[in-house]
Amino acid sequence: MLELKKLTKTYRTGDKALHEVDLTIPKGQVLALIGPSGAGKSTLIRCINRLVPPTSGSVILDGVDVTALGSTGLRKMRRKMGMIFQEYALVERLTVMENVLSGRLGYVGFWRSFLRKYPQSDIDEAFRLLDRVGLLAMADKRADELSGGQRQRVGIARALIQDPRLLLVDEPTASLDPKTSRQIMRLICELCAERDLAAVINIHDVALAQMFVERIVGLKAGELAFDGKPTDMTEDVLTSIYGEEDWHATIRNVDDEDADPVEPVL
Ligand SMILES: Nc1ncnc2c1ncn2[C@@H]1O[C@H](COP(=O)(O)OP(=O)(O)OP(=O)(O)O)[C@@H](O)[C@H]1O
Repeated sequence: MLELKKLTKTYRTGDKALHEVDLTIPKGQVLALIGPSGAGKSTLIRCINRLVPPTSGSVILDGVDVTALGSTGLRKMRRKMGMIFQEYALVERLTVMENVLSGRLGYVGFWRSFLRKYPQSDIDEAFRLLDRVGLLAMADKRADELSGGQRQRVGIARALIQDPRLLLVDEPTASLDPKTSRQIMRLICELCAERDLAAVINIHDVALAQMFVERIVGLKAGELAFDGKPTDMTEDVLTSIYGEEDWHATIRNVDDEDADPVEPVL
């Protein structure tokens, strides 16, 4: 379980990005974080793993206060928080397999990681994960030979090989076409369900969030503005978060048919 207690971040520039955010995310829950540009979504995700140090408040993962950890404790804790990025953050000249295995760097010792000598159990797991995300046939391809959707699948496998307790996902579909975006969101949500893994997904596409997640949290100017089910996301709620607009076409009609079935894009 992840708990945020009065999480606050004011940057040195004086920008108040988060103000006393309280949020509890049970094990296995996938949550989408929405809100206008500058609302504090990326800051919130980065405060959880302390890529951005919070100004005050606390982050508690499975009973451990992440905000109170020293550098060794933080390094260990970060292994338990897999991160998936908008721009994939792959090493372009390395193969798909090497990129996936790099998710184990926090576990193997310095020399092993320097020489990229991973235990056989890690290699076996990487093959299993590549199979699961539909990229087994591409294990030896270089990352720079892949499409955006394929890159994100590598990013997902790299996060999962960490054996995380929590996934932090920052705009996973921002660079993808609508169909690939659905496939990636569906894949992330299916994998979380299979592993009883909680996830916080920062996403601009409200309809996509409604389609796949069980809970949506809206941030506005660093504060919680909405916390509810996808079906509670009405035009009025969107107006309260983003301001006046015609939101009719933006939100998903809950009676719509579900999205197309996914086939891995190879
Ligand atoms: N490194 C930084 N230094 C100073 N201010 C920052 C920094 N990063 C973010 N901010 C400010 O903090 C606020 C929240 O930014 P953040 O990037 O968290 O918002 P966001 O909701 O993720 O926006 P977007 O959807 O555009 O990515 C903004 O006012 C932003 O200008």
